[in-house]
Amino acid sequence: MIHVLKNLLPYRFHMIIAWTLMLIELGVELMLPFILMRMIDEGILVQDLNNVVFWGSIMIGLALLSFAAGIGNSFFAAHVTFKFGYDVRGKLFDKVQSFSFKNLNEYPTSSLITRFTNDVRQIQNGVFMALRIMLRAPLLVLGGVTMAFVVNWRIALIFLISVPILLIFLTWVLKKGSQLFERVQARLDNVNSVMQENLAGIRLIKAFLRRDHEQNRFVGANTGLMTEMKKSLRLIETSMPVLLLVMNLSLLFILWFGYGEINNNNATEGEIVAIINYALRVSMAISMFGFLTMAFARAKASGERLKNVFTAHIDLVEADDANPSKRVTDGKIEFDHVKFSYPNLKENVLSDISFTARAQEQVAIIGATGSGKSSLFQLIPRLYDVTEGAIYIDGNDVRTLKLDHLRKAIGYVPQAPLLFTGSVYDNIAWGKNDATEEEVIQAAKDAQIHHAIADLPNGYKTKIGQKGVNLSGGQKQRVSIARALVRKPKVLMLDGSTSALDLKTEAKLLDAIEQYECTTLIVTQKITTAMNADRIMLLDDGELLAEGTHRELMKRSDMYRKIVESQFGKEEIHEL
Ligand SMILES: Nc1ncnc2c1ncn2[C@@H]1O[C@H](COP(=O)(O)OP(=O)(O)OP(=O)(O)O)[C@@H](O)[C@H]1O
Repeated sequence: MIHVLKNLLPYRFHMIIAWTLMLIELGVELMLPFILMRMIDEGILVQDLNNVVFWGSIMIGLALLSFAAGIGNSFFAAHVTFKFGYDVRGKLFDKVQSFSFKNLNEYPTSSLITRFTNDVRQIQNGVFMALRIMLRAPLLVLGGVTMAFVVNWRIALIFLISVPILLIFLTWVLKKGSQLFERVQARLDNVNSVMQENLAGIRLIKAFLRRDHEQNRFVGANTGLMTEMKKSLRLIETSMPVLLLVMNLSLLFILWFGYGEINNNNATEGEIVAIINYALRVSMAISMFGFLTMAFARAKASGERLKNVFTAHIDLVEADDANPSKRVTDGKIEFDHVKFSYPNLKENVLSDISFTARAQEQVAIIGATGSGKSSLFQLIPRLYDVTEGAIYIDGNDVRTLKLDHLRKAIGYVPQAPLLFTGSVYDNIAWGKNDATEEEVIQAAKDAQIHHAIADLPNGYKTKIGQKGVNLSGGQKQRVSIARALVRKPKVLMLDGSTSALDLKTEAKLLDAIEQYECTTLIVTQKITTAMNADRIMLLDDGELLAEGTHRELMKRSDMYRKIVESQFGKEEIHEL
């Protein structure tokens, strides 16, 4: 929590002004019953109209001052709250941008979205309350009790019993409440995650007639949220009558004991009215506690969740001694006895992989699904680090390069192409900060997508939805390839990115890529693609079974021959 609240430091002067105004408002509020007492005892009871007018005017003046201070306090409190929320969201965004893939696995997207929106809002509420009411309420209790003692200490003794009982009770409610609200936030994550999956897959859900199933899933998550919300609200609701019971008993005592004190000339009517007034204000402040407790408990639970993100350990960082003069120049890649396991897995998904891809070579990687092809790719731009062994690019261990330099030299086209909201042009230009129009069009031509783009209603300016809904799978793949090509990479990695392309288009694409003079790694299931590469690597269950040209593998590898047979048939093999 403290970690998050540190973001209030730049606004400390605004906060001091807000609190000062709040203190003025509070001071006036505490003075009013006292002045009322003087007006009753010195004006009304002795029928002195001058005194009634005098004290009455002071009361009106103070009420106006309190009104102005209240408005000023709200203004500064709102200013600090919005600025604070803006800063926290900005810092969260920065932190999440620096997350490694391991961190991202720990925090699902839905949970991060809840933290960015709901959790930040809860803390903002807490801050607003702290500036507006949270301090005012306890100070009103303290000030009210003190003033009651000033007015008549014998009657005010009742506060010494009722107020500690209430405070102990409220501390318990706060502790219990923050545990309950932590559970509420977790359930909210759950609802968000079901919603997110549902919206992303709504077409699939309709096609598979899984609406009822999804509805049940949502009802399950929603019911979970409602149950936890009910529990936490019930706690707050049951705490209110307890607070009011104690305060009402105190009022009864004041009236009963006060009556005796007036008869014994130990108190005046004005004093009793003033103490009742203080008791009412104190009880109002304490009843506000229930509401405040809820807001504070929620803010505390949200603060913990934000702190977890802020303090998350980023395991994949640039080495302190990363050498800025080391650059990727030719794109030669060497895997040296690389082993790799995902952080949440015990077994290696890549075991003892060693190979060299020479600069400007086209290397095809084939293997069954789950054999580790994508995992191998992710190690090159350091989306994950190797568990054992090392990867060298142009002779430099990738861990010794500056991350920017390493990734700038790589064009990575992931298995599932992701396009952003915006135009086709923007999506290609996204690959390079300062891409010129000429470069974008050239990349599109090389990716064999230029003509398809030209046929779109607005050509390159055509807007595509969040995930490129108005482009076909193959078109999306080629836009993603153009995005990688516009970088003019030294290493190009195509993870099954040509799967939707027909043989002719794919051959043209690979020819065009040769002009880029980059080392190209292509994950493919198609033997025709692999055959045209300079070299083929055959992966099986995380092991590099064989490598060589098509002819070499046909002679050397039974498994390769089986794959070829499965795609061409035994007769055709001899013609290849
Ligand atoms: N983020 C992850 N966390 C844990 N395990 C993973 C993760 N991603 C992949 N795996 C596991 O690693 C193994 C290799 O997966 P990988 O995606 O590299 O295979 P692949 O050869 O690219 O498969 P495909 O051809 O189906 O894309 C699989 O057993 C998979 O379950």
